[in-house]
Amino acid sequence: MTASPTLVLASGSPRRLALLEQIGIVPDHLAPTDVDETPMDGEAPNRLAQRLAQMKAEEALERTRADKTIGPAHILAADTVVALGRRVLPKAEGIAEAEACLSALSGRGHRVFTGVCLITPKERVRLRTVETRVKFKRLSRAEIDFYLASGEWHGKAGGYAIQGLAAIFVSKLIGSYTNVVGLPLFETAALLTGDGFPVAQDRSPTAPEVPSEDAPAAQPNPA
Ligand SMILES: Cc1cn([C@H]2C[C@H](O)[C@@H](COP(=O)(O)OP(=O)(O)OP(=O)(O)O)O2)c(=O)[nH]c1=O
Repeated sequence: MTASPTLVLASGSPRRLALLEQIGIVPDHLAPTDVDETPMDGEAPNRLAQRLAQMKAEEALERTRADKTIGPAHILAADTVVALGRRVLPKAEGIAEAEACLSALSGRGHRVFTGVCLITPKERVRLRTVETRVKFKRLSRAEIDFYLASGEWHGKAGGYAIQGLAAIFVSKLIGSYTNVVGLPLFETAALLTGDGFPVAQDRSPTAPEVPSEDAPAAQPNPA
């Protein structure tokens, strides 16, 4: 009987955890990171998303190596960037920043890139960057004020969250929806299965025959 592989999610984002849970994956450990997300001069948005995803995974790898209780693990990290042309919009931390993002996005198309990095138990680095095109309707002053009052923009790339109220601003989306929320599930599943990590299969060696819908959700441990 082979042991169930270990998964470390290098993220403090509740969205990423929820997206993984949506496809039946509960990480064994959470390792939120604290990398400098400032773009380099002239860095293209897709390159930025990929570089930051890799930095997050590598920081979590260092921590995992230092934690003798974990052992070799799959380490998964992601970074989401909202871009207007080559311009990277900030992760809105204040209301003025959020307002500037919404005004810039109003009536225009933009691109959302999520870089995904998987470091395998043999410490091989696998990367994918996924692009989604999103178009916003033209926003009225009242719509912007309504959205700012919701606070949903806080900590979100480009100052909006498509999974909440901002859904009513999206007139068109081409590509992966889950990529915009923070983790493209199709591509993430492909990365994991490509390295032998079971997706859409039971991971536990002695699983109950019939999973109960009432069973409490498993909780990952902080790494
Ligand atoms: C555009 C958009 C972004 N976001 C979120 C996803 C990310 O959490 C965030 C972008 O910031 P990230 O730096 O990608 O992630 P994070 O700092 O929240 O989490 P961590 O680095 O610990 O994994 O914006 C949404 O939730 N919905 C959206 O529609």
